[in-house]
Amino acid sequence: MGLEVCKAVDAAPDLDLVALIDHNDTLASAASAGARVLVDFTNPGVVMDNLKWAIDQGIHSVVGTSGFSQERLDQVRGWLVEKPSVGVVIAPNFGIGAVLMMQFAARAARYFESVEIIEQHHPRKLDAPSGTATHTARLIADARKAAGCPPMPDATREEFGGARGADVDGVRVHAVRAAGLVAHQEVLFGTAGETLTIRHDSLDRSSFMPGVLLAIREVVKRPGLTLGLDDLLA
Ligand SMILES: NC(=O)C1=CN([C@@H]2O[C@H](COP(=O)(O)OP(=O)(O)OC[C@H]3O[C@@H](n4cnc5c(N)ncnc54)[C@H](OP(=O)(O)O)[C@@H]3O)[C@@H](O)[C@H]2O)C=CC1
Ligand SMILES: O=C(O)C1=N[C@H](C(=O)O)C[C@H](O)C1
Repeated sequence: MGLEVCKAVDAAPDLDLVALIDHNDTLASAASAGARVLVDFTNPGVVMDNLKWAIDQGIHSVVGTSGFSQERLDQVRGWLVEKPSVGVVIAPNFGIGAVLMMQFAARAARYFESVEIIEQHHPRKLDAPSGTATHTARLIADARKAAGCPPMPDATREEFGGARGADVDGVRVHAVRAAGLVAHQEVLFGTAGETLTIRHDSLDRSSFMPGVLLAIREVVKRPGLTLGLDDLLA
């Protein structure tokens, strides 16, 4: 993703790529190159240190790295209190279709007795379930709670642990990893006599670039924490 973002920024006439940071580089080279925005696609083990450093330097951040729990988001909000002019955009998925898939799923949530999420990714992915699936499950859980939906019907007793997937805020999430896949998600709703499937496929990593470029352009105008692309697309 890092290389794909560098290519996209380099090709954008209104943006300048001033530094590329890999594992062996120090973030200080970004500051000395005059970076205004840091884009982070690394891993959950290092992203918080990167973000804290950028906020302390007064550099805005666009973050795609997964693994942002509520605790982590609250920690970022706390850091931003000290730097009120700095903006941070954290998006579980920069694909415009994926953002719409999540919005549609949240809208459908209250009308169906059952809902499960099946996410599918390339086998080099380090985390499961995906950040997108976790975020979608939370949106669905919030919508069901707001509508007063009862718990989903499910009489299953698992014969093998994990057969019913992970429980994310009461929503079952199934993670598939297979060669040939990029990033895909289905949200399967069911109620009496009907099902609704909402599916999104990222077939190539270029799918994330319009969202990343939008976030880079917008983050400098939006102090504080922006979660997801929804407000940027409104
Ligand atoms: N929000 C979205 O739309 C998307 C989010 N993602 C997320 O982005 C993250 C990265 O995904 P992906 O590119 O596939 O993962 P990769 O593992 O291919 O790339 C991560 C890169 O980060 C580098 N890295 C690790 N630590 C540091 C560090 N301290 N400073 C600088 N670079 C570092 C790694 O270097 P090395 O290999 O040397 O360790 C590696 O090159 C994941 O969390 C993934 O889930 C991915 C796609 C879309
Ligand atoms: O690792 C990936 O590839 C992706 N990660 C993000 C996630 O965890 O949801 C976004 C997209 O699914 C691709």
